[in-house]
Amino acid sequence: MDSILKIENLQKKYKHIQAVADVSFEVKKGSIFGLLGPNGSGKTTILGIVLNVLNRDHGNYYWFGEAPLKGNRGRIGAILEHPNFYPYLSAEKNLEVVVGIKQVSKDNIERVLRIVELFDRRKDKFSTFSLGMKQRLAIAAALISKPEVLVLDEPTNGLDPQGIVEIRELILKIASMGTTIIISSHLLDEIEKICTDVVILKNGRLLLAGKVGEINKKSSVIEVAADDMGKLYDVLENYQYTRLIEADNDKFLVSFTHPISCGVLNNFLLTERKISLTHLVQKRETLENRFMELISESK
Ligand SMILES: Nc1ncnc2c1ncn2[C@@H]1O[C@H](COP(=O)(O)OP(=O)(O)OP(=O)(O)O)[C@@H](O)[C@H]1O
Repeated sequence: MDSILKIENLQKKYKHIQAVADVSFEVKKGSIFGLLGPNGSGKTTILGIVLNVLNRDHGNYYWFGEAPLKGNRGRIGAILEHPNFYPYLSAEKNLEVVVGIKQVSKDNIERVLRIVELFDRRKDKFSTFSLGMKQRLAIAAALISKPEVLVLDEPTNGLDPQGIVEIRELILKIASMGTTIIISSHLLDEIEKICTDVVILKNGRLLLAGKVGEINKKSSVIEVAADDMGKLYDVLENYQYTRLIEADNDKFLVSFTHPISCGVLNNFLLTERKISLTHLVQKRETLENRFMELISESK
């Protein structure tokens, strides 16, 4: 599959803060690629570097398999910060300004306004738009040069639930039209709902990378209870495949280092440790469990 963006050993320090520490990953054509991490994990810094608004200390990045060139910037649409539009101009007039700057045909204005569903509001002033509409107009502006990849830094920040849904649906629509998407977010739910691929970052370090579906399947969680919960805990704590035990009311939620079936666990507890379980349920581990676990592990 074609490479859209490849990052190799990227590093960036702000004085003594290591904002990005040796991060490598690759975004393939056609993916919706999520950069997930809490505030301050380095997402904006990484996007700033690859969009050439920040300098890197070390490492390399390649767009479309090539070192960054002036010529390939037109193939990338991006919204890094809150976009600057003229409040007293209409949506259409604002996009005319963008068309002039990007030196593309005015014919693109109607196309992008229709994609973001603002065509009917094209004559209205930007200042009268809701935050969600403003964000959709920013996406329209980023799409004006028909980019192959769209980069969005926290696109739903500050939006109400309806605005969030609208942006999410819009991103899926743009992706279905063949545009690769790179999106950063601190909201796991957002990434899980729309992304095909994800990297999880914390303190500038990459904790995990993979396909969202595979991360969801990769490891297993089993809910257990027994009459003697103390003994059960001790045994589980010393079980070689246990990764984490969490107490949940009168049960334990146990995650393992690799998929373990209920039968295997039950057999081990009963025959080898003489513990008879009163409760045994296999849980599907979600990206959320994995995210919370990784974030707490790396503290
Ligand atoms: N201009 C700057 N000067 C000093 N430190 C900075 C600067 N910009 C970012 N940082 C620090 O670098 C680290 C990474 O910040 P960055 O903005 O890249 O993270 P983020 O994941 O995008 O977080 P957020 O969602 O809050 O923007 C943080 O510790 C932040 O405080």
